[in-house]
Amino acid sequence: MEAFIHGLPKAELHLHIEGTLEPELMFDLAKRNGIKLAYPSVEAVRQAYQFSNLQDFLDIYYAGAAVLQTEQDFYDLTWAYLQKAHSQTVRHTEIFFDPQTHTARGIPFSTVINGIHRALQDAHQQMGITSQLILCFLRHLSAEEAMRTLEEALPYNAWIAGVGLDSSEKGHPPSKFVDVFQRARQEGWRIVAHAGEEGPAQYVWEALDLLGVQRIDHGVRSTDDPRLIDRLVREGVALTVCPLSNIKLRVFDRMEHHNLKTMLEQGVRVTINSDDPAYFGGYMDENFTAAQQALGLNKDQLGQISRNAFEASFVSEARRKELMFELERYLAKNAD
Ligand SMILES: Nc1ncnc2[nH]cnc12
Ligand SMILES: [Zn+2]
Repeated sequence: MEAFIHGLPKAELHLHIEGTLEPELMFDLAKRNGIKLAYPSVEAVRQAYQFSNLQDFLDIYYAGAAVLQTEQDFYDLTWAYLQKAHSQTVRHTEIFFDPQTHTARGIPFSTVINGIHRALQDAHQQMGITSQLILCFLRHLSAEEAMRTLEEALPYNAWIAGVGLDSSEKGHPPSKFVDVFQRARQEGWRIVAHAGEEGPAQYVWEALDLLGVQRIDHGVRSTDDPRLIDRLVREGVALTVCPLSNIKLRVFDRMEHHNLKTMLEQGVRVTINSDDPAYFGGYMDENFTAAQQALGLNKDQLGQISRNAFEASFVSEARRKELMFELERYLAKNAD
């Protein structure tokens, strides 16, 4: 099954580029930029990655991002992720970036996006992997700050497919950002939001009704509300589920108790993604494998998860056709 998962053509729809910062690269960049880290070694950094909830993780994640200073740093970070994704048969990836994490430290928006964009272009040329960029607003900051970030992003409209909402969920409902997302829709951007990760099913309703999202990031708390599940199924709303993240951040106590398979069997468009792979113990293959082994997913279900991701992605129709063709051929060839 691991070989089947490895070769399965995949799309990743929930990946924070800052969450791909491996401790080794963190040390390299710290050295390059003359920054002193709070940890003596790579092993000590890895040891520190024990979290009891989302906020625990976010505190360490924002601190780690401080080593990212120059356009080349953002390039190197993105390039390393794309190589890893390519090595795991990820054909298309939609990458979140958190500009406010960097602009708040005095790093210009242009430095961040130029580095990321150049790596995406090079990876397309050299590896054939396609990608989209999604700008996320930090929900623990104000709606005014989000609006200022949106305005800073306007000159880069052509490089940005959509906007999302991430960071500390509890106490920061989607309703806080109605105006920002209305503006983003007017600008023609696609809309996604983290909802129902730690926060209640109510936040998923708000993301749908008030922000107009096209996908929900995480959304695992939706099963608390059967009416919400009915709606997700009826409207074909995709959930970008991140199994290893949910275990590391204790959303579920163990993988065997994850609701991914239940939702899949209810007809929800579930996808599997890695969220912050450098912090949560693995990239796409590791997430698929952990979920498959704990929940007993069969090849049809794994194939359906990949199909869901291609269908829910923001690729051009021509590229989607290509991806679907490759996927269906792989599934036909590798059936039992
Ligand atoms: N899993 C997650 N939830 C909310 N914000 C995040 N930022 C990075 N990873 C996140
Ligand atoms: Zn996330």
